[in-house]
Amino acid sequence: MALAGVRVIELAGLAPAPFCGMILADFGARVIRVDRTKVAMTVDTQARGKQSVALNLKNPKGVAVLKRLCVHSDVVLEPYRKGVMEKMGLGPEDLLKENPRLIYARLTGYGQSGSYAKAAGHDINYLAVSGLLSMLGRSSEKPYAPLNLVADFAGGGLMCAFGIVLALLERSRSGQGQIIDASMVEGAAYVGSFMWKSRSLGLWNRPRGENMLDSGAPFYDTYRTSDGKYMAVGAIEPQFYQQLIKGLGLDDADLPAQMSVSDWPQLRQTFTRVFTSKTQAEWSRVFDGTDACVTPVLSLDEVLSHPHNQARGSFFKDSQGEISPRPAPVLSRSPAEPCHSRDPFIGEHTRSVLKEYGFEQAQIEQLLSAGIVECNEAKARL
Ligand SMILES: C[C@H](CCC[C@@H](C)[C@H]1CC[C@H]2[C@@H]3[C@H](O)C[C@@H]4C[C@H](O)CC[C@]4(C)[C@H]3C[C@H](O)[C@]12C)C(=O)SCCNC(=O)CCNC(=O)[C@H](O)C(C)(C)COP(=O)(O)OP(=O)(O)OC[C@H]1O[C@@H](n2cnc3c(N)ncnc32)[C@H](O)[C@@H]1OP(=O)(O)O
Repeated sequence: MALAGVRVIELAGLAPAPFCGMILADFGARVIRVDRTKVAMTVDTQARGKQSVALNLKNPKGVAVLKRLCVHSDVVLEPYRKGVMEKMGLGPEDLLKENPRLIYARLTGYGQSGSYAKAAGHDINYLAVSGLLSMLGRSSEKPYAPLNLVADFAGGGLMCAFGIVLALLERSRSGQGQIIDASMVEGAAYVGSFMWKSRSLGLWNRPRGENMLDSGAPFYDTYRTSDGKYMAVGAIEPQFYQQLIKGLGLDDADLPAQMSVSDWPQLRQTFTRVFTSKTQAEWSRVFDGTDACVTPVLSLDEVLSHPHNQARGSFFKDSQGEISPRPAPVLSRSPAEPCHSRDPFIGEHTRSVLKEYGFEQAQIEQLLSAGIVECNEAKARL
């Protein structure tokens, strides 16, 4: 796999950093998640392929253990508020001094500087400050955050993983590590570069929800079918739009022009009425195999059995029967091989990891009995 041999220490976080760690693990990195002690259950649902060490970082001996793990690793990924790592004596200066090749990735909402740097926040706040939230939502409605996808995952976890891979590539030339300041505000904004750079095309001149790509246009929207499901329509180009009209059984001569914005409400009404005349499966049979750009809106439970996804193996079931997306993109020679086993319990790998990182058996026992580390191997065997 592309990242085989790369060792990552991931400090346990909420959602974006775990996703970043999972991407790295999917593509072959060895990812060790550092959990807190005295915690019964992890909230990390993005733990595929990781190992877990439970370590008390409030104790200087715990800090020393983490330093030692970082000396023998390639990447440390930290998801805390600005200043938390420095307060624990684990700031970039401390760790890079001991391992100048270390890539020190800091994944935060607002970045390491600026007036919001120390503030708490979540996806919706970062999306708001990126400018993008102002553009998301239906006409005459308030801005609407599309799950926590844009800032936490696209602009956060994924962008940070990209930064780590870039830093690893650069290190192969320079031999040096570096610090990555991954701000979810900036990551989200960057993912949204199209919004800024396509304004000159007039794509976003109208109020929120009234533009071509934000559900303003009837040919770029979803429609309810007779069985209460939905179809997605993305027939932008005239030649594809013509196929939409044909599939719907409409006559172009009876309809207003596609790009006549003032007629969009009327056109939407027509499409809405027609779509309710058939089930989703019936509409799929009409449009599959055409270029009308019309597809069923599948639920998370339906994706696995859709013929297209099935043919590509786009989703898979792990050993627990849980369905999830196959890592993307697909590399021809060194594709990702996602782990199919269950996620680790907190502290499941404490002993084995410490041993591998050069701790003597007696040292490990001392750390365990002092409560600086915890091991939950027994639970893992149940
Ligand atoms: C919208 C998303 C978030 C979605 C997450 C939800 C899915 C989950 C959120 C809450 C979960 C529920 C909850 O936990 C209760 C139940 C628990 C149960 O087990 C399961 C069910 C639950 C209902 C559970 C269900 C779900 O999991 C939840 C609903 C996001 O937007 S995520 C993005 C968040 N933002 C960032 O990541 C940006 C960077 N980080 C920050 O800004 C801050 O970390 C943040 C997120 C604001 C949190 O601030 P906080 O004050 O809590 O922490 P920090 O200031 O960062 O400091 C960390 C402190 O922890 C100490 N520490 C760290 N590691 C260790 C260690 N190994 N040992 C000891 N101590 C450690 C560190 O020293 C800091 O201590 P101090 O405060 O003393 O400095």
